[in-house]
Amino acid sequence: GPFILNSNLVLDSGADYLHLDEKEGHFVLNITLGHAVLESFQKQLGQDPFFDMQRMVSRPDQWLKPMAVNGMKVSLSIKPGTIVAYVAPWSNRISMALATTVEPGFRRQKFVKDKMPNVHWLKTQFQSLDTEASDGLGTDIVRAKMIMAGSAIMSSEAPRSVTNLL
Ligand SMILES: O=C(CO)[C@H](O)[C@H](O)COP(=O)(O)O
Repeated sequence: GPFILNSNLVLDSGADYLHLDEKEGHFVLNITLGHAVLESFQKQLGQDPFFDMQRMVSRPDQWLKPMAVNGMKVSLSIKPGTIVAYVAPWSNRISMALATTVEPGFRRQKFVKDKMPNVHWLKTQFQSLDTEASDGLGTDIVRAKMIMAGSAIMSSEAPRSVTNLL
């Protein structure tokens, strides 16, 4: 699905879901938007397509309760420097695992291809989990079940075709 901050055209590009980055300037240097904005988007747009919110924040635990109240599912995301096996103890408490293919923080980074084995590992170890790959993707074909791509879709002249290809 396309990264939502890219454009208000994402809903027309054939996305299965909308990805939203939360950054509070501490865990990563950048700042975007937070929980309240997510809730207001949800009120406006309803459940379909669903939101996939990636919290790049220092205390993600403080959002677990509000998320549960709103019926959201919890997932885990690992960045390139983290050993992918750290996800294992959590695997029966999460619904999706995301392996990022750039260091979290900024847009338009180059896709780090050698991090794709993380996605493969998650997918083969935990077959009941959804796996997501994200960040810096061109139209490289990746084998995750969910693919988050921002600039690759929205800076294309044909966002719908790129979305279909991914
Ligand atoms: O927060 C990010 C990386 O942590 C990026 O903003 C997000 O992943 C979108 O990147 P791109 O537009 O290059 O696909």
